[in-house]
Amino acid sequence: PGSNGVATSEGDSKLKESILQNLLNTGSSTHIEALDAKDVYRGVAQSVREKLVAAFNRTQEYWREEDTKFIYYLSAEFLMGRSLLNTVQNLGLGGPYGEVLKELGVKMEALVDAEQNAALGNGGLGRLAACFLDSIATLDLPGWGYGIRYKYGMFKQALKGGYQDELPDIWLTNGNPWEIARPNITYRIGFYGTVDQFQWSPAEEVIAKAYDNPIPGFQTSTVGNLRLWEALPLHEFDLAAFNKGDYVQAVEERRKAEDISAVLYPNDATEYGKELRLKQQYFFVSASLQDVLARFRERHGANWPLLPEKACFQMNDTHPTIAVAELMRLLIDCEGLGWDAAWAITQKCLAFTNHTVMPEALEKWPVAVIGKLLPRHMEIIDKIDTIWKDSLKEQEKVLGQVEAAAKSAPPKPPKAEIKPKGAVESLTDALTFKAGEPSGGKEEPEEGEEEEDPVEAALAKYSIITENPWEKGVKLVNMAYLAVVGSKAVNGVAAIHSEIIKDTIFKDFYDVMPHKFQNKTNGVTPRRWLAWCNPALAALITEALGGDEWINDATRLSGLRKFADDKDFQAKWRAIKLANKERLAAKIKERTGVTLPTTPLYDIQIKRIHEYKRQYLNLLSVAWRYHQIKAATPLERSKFVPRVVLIGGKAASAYYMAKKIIRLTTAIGETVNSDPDVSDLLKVVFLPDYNVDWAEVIIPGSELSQHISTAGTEASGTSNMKFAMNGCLIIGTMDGANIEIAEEVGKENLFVFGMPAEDVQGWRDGKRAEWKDYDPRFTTALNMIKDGVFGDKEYFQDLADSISDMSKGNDWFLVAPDFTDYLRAQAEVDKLYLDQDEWTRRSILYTAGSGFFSSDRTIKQYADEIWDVKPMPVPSS
Ligand SMILES: CCc1ccc([C@H](C)CC(=O)N[C@@H]2O[C@H](CO)[C@@H](O)[C@H](O)[C@H]2O)cc1
Repeated sequence: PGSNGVATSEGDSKLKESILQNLLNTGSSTHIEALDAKDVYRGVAQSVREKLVAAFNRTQEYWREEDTKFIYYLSAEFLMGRSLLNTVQNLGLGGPYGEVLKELGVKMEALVDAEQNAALGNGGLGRLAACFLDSIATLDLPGWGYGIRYKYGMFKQALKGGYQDELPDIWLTNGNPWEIARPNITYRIGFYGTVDQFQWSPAEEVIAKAYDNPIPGFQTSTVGNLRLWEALPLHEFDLAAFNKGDYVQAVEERRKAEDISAVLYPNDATEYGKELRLKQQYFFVSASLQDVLARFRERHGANWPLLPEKACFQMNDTHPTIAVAELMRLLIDCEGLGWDAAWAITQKCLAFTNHTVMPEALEKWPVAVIGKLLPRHMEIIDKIDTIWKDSLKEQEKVLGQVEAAAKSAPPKPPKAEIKPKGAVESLTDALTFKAGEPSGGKEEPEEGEEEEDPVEAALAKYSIITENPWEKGVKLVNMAYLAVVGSKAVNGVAAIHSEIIKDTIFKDFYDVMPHKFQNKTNGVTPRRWLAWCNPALAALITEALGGDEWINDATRLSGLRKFADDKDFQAKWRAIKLANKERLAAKIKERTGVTLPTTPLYDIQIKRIHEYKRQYLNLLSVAWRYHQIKAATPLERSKFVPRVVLIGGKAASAYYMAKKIIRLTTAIGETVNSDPDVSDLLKVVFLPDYNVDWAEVIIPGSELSQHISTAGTEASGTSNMKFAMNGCLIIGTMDGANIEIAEEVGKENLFVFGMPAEDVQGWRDGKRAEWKDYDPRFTTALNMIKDGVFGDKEYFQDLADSISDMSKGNDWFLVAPDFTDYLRAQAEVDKLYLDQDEWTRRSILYTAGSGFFSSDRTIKQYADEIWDVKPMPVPSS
């Protein structure tokens, strides 16, 4: 049997039989050689699915019987990527399937490439959720993911004339063999309408239909679940309207309903504030909570106080935090609980993870928008806010502040009785005061302007409902504050980030509820991100460590330290890296047409394009390197360390500057790659349509990866962990998880540069204004862009201006001040690359020190310190 109890004793012949049977069922021919890759993929996937679903049903049944506590991971994004290879390997069937497919003359690589990516996410947050599901299952933790089954995932990125072009991600056309439709699991989701006596009557309703996606663990028979919701109309088709010839109306309800789960919002750090986005968030949250409460009620009736013992919900950033109000509504309006009982249960059931401190990424929904779409929830949020602020008044700490505020408020002249207009009580009054006019001048508020109550003023900073600083009188619901107040635990995703949120965005909340705040440093699954995407390196590691236990216990990777100086091992290690570079170069040739040599240093920056991630800093150093090569004599040129610079990542479709960064990268590439003076000393390529399966080829073939965000802006980063696991060295700032990678791998082994986070604020608050000490190399590089060395000078003008002249408020992410130290670090990279033994030694130490960054460690911490969920391995039958 495979390592997880999935029977293969039937031996390869029966496996061969089942594959052939499925090929015939799905394919369009009885002769395998006549089938195209898609047919073969579907056939093989079907045969794998059979085994997966069998194990899935066994697991879910067992957990239902055991009535165990579950963790439910609520996320608007799950960036799953492709499933065939991961599923076959996690089920321990890699060997048998490899054998049989070889026999059938099918190349696994071609098969894998025939699968569509499930790109139901933007970037870090969505991929983290996917890694977490793999670890939850592998650790035998009863847990489900809950999300949205977007019809169109993350847009496909094409390069048109060097510019980003977005194409719809039509991923479901050939069906999805990895999902199980659940037509019998549906819930009604209401929108709009009115509330009368706390009773909500929605004006519109849609149906949420479930699709289960089994999640196989590795070396266990546990198969977890990802339940995704599709939106469908309550009424399929309005025949009456059709018969009246109103064809649009006939399908109007259908269109409106399907819009809800139609497409993923492609912005990954800037809220859009579109009502449809809030509809999406409420849609999947309500369906998920109704689903869990229905299963609980079925088992425990109305024993709701028991719910926190049976269910914990982790809210993946603010996108699902309407759950705080929805759980209250379901418990109070549908299950008849009182407010306090419902609130106690809600707070015990919910937990919240923050993934960014970028102000523009923190969702604040206008009260008017929530009030219209979800009137009952707005009532509940209002009451939560009031009770929360009232509770603060009892708090010592706050009381002190309130008193201080009251004391510091300017002394009030004795309160002149404001006589309502025309109400003259005594002649004298009439005489002395013009009706309504107080004495002593303006203290009194203008007509209609509320007197600011010092208590309220002191409590304002704790308020969930806040004033829109940009639009007077417009009230906003701060979703992060709602999550913090409504949760039992709040965590950041890396040590520095968890400190920053306590000192900044959640400072006041941390002051009064320090017990809630935790850190959970991110992790990535070593199955997909090392064992399966880098099989040659995995085999060498298994050989060196005497077994593959490291795949489920990544701390064992530290056993590689003793091989770091071993020349034979280094040679094997380097040979594998070279083979992976050749595989990467071949894929780049296939996808971009650019032919790359494989001897130069492969320098990679792959992540969403964002000004805080500073792809711009990378490009400026490339421009300077190009300038140096051009200015060098042939002799000097021979001393240059050849480098291939690869940059990849999508820009949110409305993110103007990010799109210019992409065009600058392609423009620099066009100039440098076609310049005979440079030839192979420098190549610059933008990798189009960066996504999960691209990363699985790029990361094993990388030697240097860049994580160069302005310190204090990248919450954690997770690609840094994947690169470290695959022995790729890091140039980076002391930001996010780079800091912990330096602790685990040895800071001396990273190329660290740049100002620390604590200095950034200083720059922001003052230094920026008068700083003129630009590095002349920076100015040269910037002028190359301004002067059109890379063409399109008009187009790049505002991009160049955005980091020029800091005293004008430009360069918010401090590209110029960090430039000198960045070039220093890059020079160290060139120098070290000449010493391949030392480079390889460090590369081995990266992998050896990457065990801490397994998502298994992260999930164990969540399970023990927040969820209180215990492993429930399914007894082997
Ligand atoms: C409202 C639009 C929106 C969409 C997505 C987001 C995400 C929070 C952005 C994101 O993906 N953050 C990344 O999360 C990773 C996983 O924790 C971290 O490693 C990254 O540092 C962080 O940028 C914010 C705002």
